[in-house]
Amino acid sequence: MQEAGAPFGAAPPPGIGADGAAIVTEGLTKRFRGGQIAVNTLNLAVPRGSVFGFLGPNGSGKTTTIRMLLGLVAPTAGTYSVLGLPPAQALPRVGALVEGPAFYPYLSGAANLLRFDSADPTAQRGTAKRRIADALDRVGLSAAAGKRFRNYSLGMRQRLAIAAALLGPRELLILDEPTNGLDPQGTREVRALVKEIAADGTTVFVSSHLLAEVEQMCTHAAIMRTGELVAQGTIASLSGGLVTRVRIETPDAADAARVLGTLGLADVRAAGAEVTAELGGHAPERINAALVGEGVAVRGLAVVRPSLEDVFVGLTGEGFDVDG
Ligand SMILES: Nc1ncnc2c1ncn2[C@@H]1O[C@H](COP(=O)(O)OP(=O)(O)OP(=O)(O)O)[C@@H](O)[C@H]1O
Repeated sequence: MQEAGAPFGAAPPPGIGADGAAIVTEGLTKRFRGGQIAVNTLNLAVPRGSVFGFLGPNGSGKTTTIRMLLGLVAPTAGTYSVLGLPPAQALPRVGALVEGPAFYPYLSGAANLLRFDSADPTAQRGTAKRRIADALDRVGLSAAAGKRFRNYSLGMRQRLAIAAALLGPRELLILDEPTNGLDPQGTREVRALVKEIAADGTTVFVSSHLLAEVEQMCTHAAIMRTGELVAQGTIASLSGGLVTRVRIETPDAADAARVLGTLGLADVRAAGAEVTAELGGHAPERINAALVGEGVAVRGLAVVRPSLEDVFVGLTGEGFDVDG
């Protein structure tokens, strides 16, 4: 049996039924008029309580999937449930940021949220002030609530957009590329906010084309490529299938390779002033001690853990043609 959370492509992971999942899709497919398949038989299982990174290069079908989940685009085929319910029933408990809401530059953050809330026919008018104060507090904008939107930094603007998605009690927050277009400071603010929201118990489903971002921010990920799911699981399990290596920088490469072989490390490779091998169960400090004990001049020793990028390249044979 496959371990829960292990990478897989075609079937939902064992142990995540509709009850334990924030989102389940089965065979979800979108073919646009003109024949283009944007999303192809997608089987996704997003565990409750996760920060789930929906990762893929531009054009891989992330936005189309999110739009289907939110009922904005009708699937061509397939089924899905949200919070264990048919999507229409679940949507009031889901906050979403797909294309950022258009805010008025001359209004304050709080006044913008009030306008936004007034446009929601399901929102209760009587509780608007409290809900807005709560949402501003949750995204750390209470002190700037009265400040005009046009004076907000990029990060504050995006945090306000996330506040707009949090105006009701939400069990699931869906964010489409929330750090796109932000400066480094804004990106840091939004990543920290996503973690805080998740720590409060809200499941966060966040799309990104940045591998490093998903690795830093998420507990789980699904990797998309040209409309197809390549892998999904916990971040650890996704990269756990690949081998951690040790890399030694030394002018004595031949001696170092011999010592690593004697210690029992597998797949020892020497190239120039660098020697690498599979780490296996060996302790790096013991490797270092053995090398030094044998008179090898160790200039550097690093444990190289596989990244999501390695997973992507391993699964598809292609580079992930974007950078952070
Ligand atoms: N309304 C549409 N009509 C036809 N094709 C579309 C439509 N919307 C998206 N597509 C196509 O479907 C594919 C997937 O697009 P989608 O926007 O879902 O990808 P994405 O991963 O979100 O990328 P990005 O980050 O660039 O938005 C792309 O090839 C896109 O050109």
